Amino acid sequence: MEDDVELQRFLEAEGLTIKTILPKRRCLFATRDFIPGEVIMREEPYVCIPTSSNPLCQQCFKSDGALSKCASCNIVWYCGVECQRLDWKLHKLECRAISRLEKKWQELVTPEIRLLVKLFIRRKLQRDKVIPTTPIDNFNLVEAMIDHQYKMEMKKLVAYAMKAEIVTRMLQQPDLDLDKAVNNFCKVSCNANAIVDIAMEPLGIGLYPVMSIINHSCLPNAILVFEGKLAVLRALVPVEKGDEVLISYIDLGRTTRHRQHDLNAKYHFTCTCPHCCKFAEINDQILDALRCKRGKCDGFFVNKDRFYSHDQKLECNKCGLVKTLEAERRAKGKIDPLCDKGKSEFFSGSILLHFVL
Ligand SMILES: C[S@@+](CC[C@H](N)C(=O)[O-])C[C@H]1O[C@@H](n2cnc3c(N)ncnc32)[C@H](O)[C@@H]1O
Repeated sequence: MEDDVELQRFLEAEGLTIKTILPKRRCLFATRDFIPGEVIMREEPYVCIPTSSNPLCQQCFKSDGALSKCASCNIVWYCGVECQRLDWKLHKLECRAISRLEKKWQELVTPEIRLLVKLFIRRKLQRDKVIPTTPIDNFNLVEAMIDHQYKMEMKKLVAYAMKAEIVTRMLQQPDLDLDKAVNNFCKVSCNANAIVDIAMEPLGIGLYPVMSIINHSCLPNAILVFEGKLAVLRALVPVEKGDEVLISYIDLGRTTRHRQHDLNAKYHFTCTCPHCCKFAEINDQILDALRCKRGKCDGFFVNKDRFYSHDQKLECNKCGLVKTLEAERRAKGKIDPLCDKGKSEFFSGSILLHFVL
């Protein structure tokens, strides 16, 4: 309760507030106007794990310069002694947890398992006051995350139980049982963010408890980007006082049916945004007109150049096929009328067109 008050106070200073509205549960609202591009909020992860195929520093997520591995666990990389020192209180216990596992078990340790191990180590360090807590950096915010455990398929829960067994073996914390660990795997599944670089290449996964309050829309007014492991929430369009701040959880370059499927499978809800209900047909036609369709490719033509020109290039985001916008228009003769129709039918349609064109 006290934590909720502290969090609200923190958010109010940022021009934000939390309201509970069913069926979404917690929602983040703007209490002032934000202009497009403006940073709405920044957040460091409660815990995160690099997952990139190239070694990354576990503390700062940088890959440049010579990285060296922790000599003890041989798993975690650092870019230098300063990052190793900053991570030491947590990694000392993580290192010990990894060494508790027999070699054959160590091969089963996935990034999700490592994330959970770090989560419970951090909880213990904060409870023991070895590391400080703040209104936006405390385990109670993780406790408040939605888990959808009772909607999850049995198959998924069994897999989590097996992973939870590894977590409890590694940590040997008396107050951590299998149920608690399974429940937190469910939370990670509905709330963890993929940390990506500027080219959208995956760098890792992280839990951002405040960003996790933000709900989804297929016509979002904000976007989550990453600067290293720092999550930055920016306005995409004018966000006015009283608006709910909404991001997209999924690939928007898919048809309404596919988006609904993705949202139900992972997040257990049916999206009722205007893009899904009112404008589904026209938006799906626009998406289809920009679909690659070379061979079996189901990629999507996006702007290759930053600025508009007559011979603007479109590049397939999957197979890399390049076409000029003019050639595409002449060949199909159907994007322009659709865009005009979309723009005249709804303002928010132009947000979608902004994404695809
Ligand atoms: C990351 S959480 C967002 C915060 C969540 N509302 C809460 O109270 O913790 C994701 C969950 O929020 C709910 N949610 C998000 N967007 C929604 C939407 N547009 N409609 C209904 N529920 C939504 C779903 O239950 C989803 O699994």
